[in-house]
Amino acid sequence: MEMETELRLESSLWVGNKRYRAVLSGWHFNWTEVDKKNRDKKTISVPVAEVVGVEEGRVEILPRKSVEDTDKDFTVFYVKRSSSGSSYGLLWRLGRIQFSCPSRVLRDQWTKHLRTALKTHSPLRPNRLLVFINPFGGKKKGRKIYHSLVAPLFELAGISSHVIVTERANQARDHLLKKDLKGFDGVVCVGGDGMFSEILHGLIGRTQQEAGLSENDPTVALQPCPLHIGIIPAGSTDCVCYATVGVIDPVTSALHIIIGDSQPLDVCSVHQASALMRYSVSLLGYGFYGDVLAESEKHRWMGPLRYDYSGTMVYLSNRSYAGIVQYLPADPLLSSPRDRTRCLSGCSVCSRTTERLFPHSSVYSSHFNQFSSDSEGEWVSVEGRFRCVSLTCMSSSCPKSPLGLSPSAHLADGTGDLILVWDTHPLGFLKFLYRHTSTQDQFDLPFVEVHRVKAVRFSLPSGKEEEAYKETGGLRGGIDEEERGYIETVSRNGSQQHLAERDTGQEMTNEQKMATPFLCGLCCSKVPAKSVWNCDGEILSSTEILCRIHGQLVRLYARGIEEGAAVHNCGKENDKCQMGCTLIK
Ligand SMILES: Nc1ncnc2c1ncn2[C@@H]1O[C@H](COP(=O)(O)OP(=O)(O)OP(=O)(O)O)[C@@H](O)[C@H]1O
Repeated sequence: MEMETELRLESSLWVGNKRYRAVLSGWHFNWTEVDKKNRDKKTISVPVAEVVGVEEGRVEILPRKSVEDTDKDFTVFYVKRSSSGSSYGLLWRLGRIQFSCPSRVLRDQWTKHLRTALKTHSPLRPNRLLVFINPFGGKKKGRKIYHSLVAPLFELAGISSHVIVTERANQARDHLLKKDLKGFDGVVCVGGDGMFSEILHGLIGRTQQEAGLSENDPTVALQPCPLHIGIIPAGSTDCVCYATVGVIDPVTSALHIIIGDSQPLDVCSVHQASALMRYSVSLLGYGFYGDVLAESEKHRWMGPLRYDYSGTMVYLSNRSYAGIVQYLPADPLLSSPRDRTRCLSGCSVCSRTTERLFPHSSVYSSHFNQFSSDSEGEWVSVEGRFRCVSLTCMSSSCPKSPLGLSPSAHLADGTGDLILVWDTHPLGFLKFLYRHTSTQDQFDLPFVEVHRVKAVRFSLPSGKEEEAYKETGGLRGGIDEEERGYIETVSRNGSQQHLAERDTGQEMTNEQKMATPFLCGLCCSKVPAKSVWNCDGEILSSTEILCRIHGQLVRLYARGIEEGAAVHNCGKENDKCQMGCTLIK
């Protein structure tokens, strides 16, 4: 309390010839225009934690930095929000205001108080950052994005950065595993999801090395990483950035880094027997998503289009795979994947998890052993044929699927959502896929299950069971009336028709013949007995795996999707969507 009264400051300040009443108190700095008759006009209020910097004189940073060093002026840079132009996400921009004071003494008092206030209210602001730029990520603009948009902001905020432009894949990971990291507060990656994954593996590995823990043992509670990770999006897929910030925008991300925002993130470790294979934060998928990745790798020359192309091809190949899925359910009293909540900035489910995982004040000093102290609970086992088996530690929303694979999943609640899509008719599966692009509930289908879990094991059934399936040839779930109507509608529009006919052995139409060269690799060859795992965009080399979610293992310079930022596309302005979030323009 004393600190807050100490920091209070109020005076008249001028911007040009307009007089303002400026107040710094507690968490906010605000200024109100006062007209000639002493009446208050509009107030602008900025949380002190969102003040980017305070400079003496009249300062500009764009198009380049210039300082007019006057005695009675000071400039405040702060975070200003603006619409992203599309229906979701808010952009952060650098706001700037130049105040004049009646005296130099008052000016110095303002700059001193503001600087003290922002240190007090945002203690995690970085002083020194290690920056890795992937010069080949996305449209190969990583270097330009960093130097023209990000570096000037870091400089303004007084952050010193050590920049490494990578010359090979895994250089950033190896650097983090081996080199001296003393003095750095965080690691910034300029690139896409692949580059983020390198940083993730490097930092987690380094932290375990230093703690003397084995990453290979899935029962070990891993040590959370002390360094924050910042993501400057510059890749062709920037899903982690999108899911944790709400927009894919380098300036927005740079401002989150500068003010030291902190967003914990769950990480899933994927093991084969007793060896760590990889870490995952977004999608771990077998069946459809594995096949799409494997197929798209063959068509890299197509660029980003290859995902749409491969998705269609894999869909048309109409595959399902036998498997045994075992999972360890999370506490159903804490949350559920179908509770229609969304994990937004300041999420209460994630905050409660932070209190549970780190019961003492310092986040890193006392890591709660989640696996041995939690009662483990009972594993559940299911077996059958699946279109896909997916595990996601976050909603995995992206511009194409604004609500994501699991709309109510949390970034940092120590759990993942396991989505089981049982074998079904091709058009039922199409309906499931299609629902990801709308606000319709993709789990409300008879062949789909979703479970909130702490761990998952996947294995292949023995050969005998596979044979038995072929003899009875049954599908689980069946087709309901609504689906039947849907199937008929879709079947009529040409390209899908041959799917239904292929099984009945009918002659191919010309249209189908034309499609054949594309389908050859997928349909005409013998259907493989197993798929591959897609682990955040990488193919895993083994099929039988054990996955374990580690609550809040890393922290990002982000704050989650801000409340008010729209995360749905039902299209109605100022309307409430199904998920209870409001669209703002
Ligand atoms: N200098 C480099 N040369 C080649 N590869 C690199 C280099 N630096 C990083 N990489 C690798 O490039 C991969 C892709 O990088 P990134 O995620 O930044 O871009 P992207 O365009 O989104 O990738 P993707 O091809 O997965 O869509 C990463 O796996 C990373 O390990």
